[in-house]
Amino acid sequence: MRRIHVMAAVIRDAERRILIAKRPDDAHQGGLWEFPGGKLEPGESRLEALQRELHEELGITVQQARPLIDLQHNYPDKHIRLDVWEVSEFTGTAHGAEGQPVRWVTEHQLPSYAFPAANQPIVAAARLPQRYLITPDCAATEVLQGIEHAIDAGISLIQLRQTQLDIQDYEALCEQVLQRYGARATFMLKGDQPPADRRAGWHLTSRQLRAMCEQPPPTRPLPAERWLSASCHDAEELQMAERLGVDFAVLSPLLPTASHPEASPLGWEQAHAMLNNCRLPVYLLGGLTGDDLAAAHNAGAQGIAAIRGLWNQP
Ligand SMILES: Nc1nc2c([nH]c(=O)n2[C@@H]2O[C@H](COP(=O)(O)OP(=O)(O)OP(=O)(O)O)[C@@H](O)[C@H]2O)c(=O)[nH]1
Ligand SMILES: [Mg+2]
Repeated sequence: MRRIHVMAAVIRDAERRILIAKRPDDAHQGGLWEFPGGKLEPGESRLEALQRELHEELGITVQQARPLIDLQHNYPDKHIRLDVWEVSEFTGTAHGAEGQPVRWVTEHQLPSYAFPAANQPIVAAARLPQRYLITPDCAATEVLQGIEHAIDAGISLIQLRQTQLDIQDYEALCEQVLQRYGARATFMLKGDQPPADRRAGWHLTSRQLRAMCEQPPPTRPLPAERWLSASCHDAEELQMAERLGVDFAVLSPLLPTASHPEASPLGWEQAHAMLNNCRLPVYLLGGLTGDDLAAAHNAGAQGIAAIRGLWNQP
């Protein structure tokens, strides 16, 4: 089968809207929307190919770009590697230079457009932030203060962990947090059941993930419009997460951490190899801080998840 390496871009404007283009009706996956881009040519670097394609297709010059998600997909007629970068700065006015319709859409509108089958994780990656805060075990007032501080500092995805609370106290705290901050951030909650509040997403432990994948076929336990994520510790669990249809995963522990001193860390190289074979946005967790974001992106991750590394940061 033909194998091709495609560079594509999630391009953002100053209001964080994303540019999508419509593929010509007679092209492969014709009539569907796409992230602009095209095939890497022999001798080109990934960034060079991206710059050339976006210049040809949209008439823009890329100033700043970084890897967002890199995945492989088998269509019946070809095998593609979709190597998607986020473009945060460019010059020129983006337009359909090859006559294709283009549109700036919000993250919120993105899921309502029809994309090729390979694009589902890219749409999730485009909607997710690069930092994922997990709350530490501390008193409720401290949790609330810390969340407010984090949101003010630009954090928009938060997992309420609180292993010190029993289920009643945990649910009461979740309710309080959603009431206060539900409009300003996305909250991922834990538990045996999907969170009752439909604004919240559900984060599965690796044990829950394994149990849900035991009886085939695994079925996604939450509707598509709510976020579903899972904790993974190895390649097998990442594969299970894909099969279950989660939106994103957290892979840990990357480095040694105080919260799990007994676990043996994956290290950057092994994590990178695992992400090469994964079709999900994945946050790396374990001993990381905001300073590790570039390394995480280069390893193929969505970004970093952290408790201490993102809590009470200036
Ligand atoms: N650019 C782009 N291609 C995608 C996306 N999703 C997806 O499955 N593809 C597939 O990846 C391949 C990209 O090729 P392309 O048609 O953009 O390549 P190109 O710009 O070099 O075009 P050309 O071959 O006409 O010169 C196609 O098979 C297309 O169906 C996407 O979001 N953006
Ligand atoms: Mg193209």
